[in-house]
Amino acid sequence: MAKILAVNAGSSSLKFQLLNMPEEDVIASGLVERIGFEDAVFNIEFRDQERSETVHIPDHAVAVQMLLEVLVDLQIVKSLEDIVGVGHRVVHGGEKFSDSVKITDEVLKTIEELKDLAPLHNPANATGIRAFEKVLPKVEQVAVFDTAFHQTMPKESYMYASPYDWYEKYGVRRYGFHGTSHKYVAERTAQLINKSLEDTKIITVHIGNGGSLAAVDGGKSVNTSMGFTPLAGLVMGTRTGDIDPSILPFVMEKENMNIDEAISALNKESGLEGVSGISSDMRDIDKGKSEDNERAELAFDLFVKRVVDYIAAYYVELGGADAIVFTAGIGENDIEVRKAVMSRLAVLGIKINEEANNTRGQEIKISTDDSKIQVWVVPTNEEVMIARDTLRLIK
Ligand SMILES: Nc1ncnc2c1ncn2[C@@H]1O[C@H](COP(=O)(O)OP(=O)(O)O)[C@@H](O)[C@H]1O
Ligand SMILES: CC(=O)OP(=O)(O)O
Ligand SMILES: [Mg+2]
Repeated sequence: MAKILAVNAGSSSLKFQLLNMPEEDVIASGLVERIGFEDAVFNIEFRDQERSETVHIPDHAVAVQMLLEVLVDLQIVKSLEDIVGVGHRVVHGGEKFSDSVKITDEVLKTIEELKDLAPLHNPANATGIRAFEKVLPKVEQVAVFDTAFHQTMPKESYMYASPYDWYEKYGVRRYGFHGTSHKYVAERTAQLINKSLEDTKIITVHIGNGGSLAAVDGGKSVNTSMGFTPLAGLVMGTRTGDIDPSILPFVMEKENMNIDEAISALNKESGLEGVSGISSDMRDIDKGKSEDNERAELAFDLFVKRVVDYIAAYYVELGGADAIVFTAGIGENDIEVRKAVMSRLAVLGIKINEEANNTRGQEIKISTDDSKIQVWVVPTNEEVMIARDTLRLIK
């Protein structure tokens, strides 16, 4: 039995699970959310205890520090040395990594070099890795890349129609992200609908602070909505998703901005936050909407429309779908978003089961029995996937 810690740093959150492997028994699990907010929440569950604290957590380094302290404080581990492996989600693996790898100085350097391609993520991932290296210099660490699952995409999905030598010289192509999550929920959904993964067409809708869809054919990703970086595709918490690139030089000139400022605006000041002027968090958007705030309503509608557009595109691309599955923070919890998406898909013969949809955070079918496509909510579990790969690689 080996104790493995799986660390999943998202753009606004840090999730973790300490597991006994290979049994996959969860010893402790938790979530730090709203990182960067004054009222960030640190939550940990251990045996029957739950501890939750609302504090200012400025960045991921502080979140990691709190985690390490709490593991010892609550005597979850006798000493941090009980942990034999730490697996980290790393968002961008570029063209260098198509599978998980053991972390060496060289690997860490590459992860840091890829920060330009994932500015909200790779720095946070590298911070986590370094923090553990400092406290536990002997423990083996593994990187599990968001990009790996999407390596099966055909060229027509991953190529852009830009000059071909941009691809050859610089690897300019679609990579896609959230792969560990898309893979987990696709596999789980195939089990839930009693079909073998090989014969199943599934559209996975991962909507959290960042969001992406994947078209999964026979267990393989054939298309996904994020691109060269996690900025593309859906409307997200603070990201624009797809826009016309000509907007950039136009606004840069008007606002006297440089390119870093402009890209930062697209990554950090746009999406739900930019449109609503209220917040990047869908819970706050829902609240604004219930108070008839017009910009909250607009942010919500733009968000929903983009999800619907991609589902429709992937339905056609896959030649039909056995299931559509919602996951991640919004997908697992937001009743209004799921309802709005599904009602706009009525044309595909999708019918919502309102009672089933009126739930949060559980595996459940939310379409009626006579719906033409099954629609499910499946909470993602990137952590167990990270722990499996960590065990495989440190053995
Ligand atoms: N109860 C809830 N109702 C609606 N939306 C929620 C709820 N809980 C979380 N969310 C949404 O999920 C987002 C976080 O999703 P998550 O998948 O944890 O993010 P990350 O991209 O950081 O991994 C929040 O920003 C918020 O928009
Ligand atoms: C890739 C990405 O956007 O991740 P997250 O949703 O965790 O921010
Ligand atoms: Mg996430």
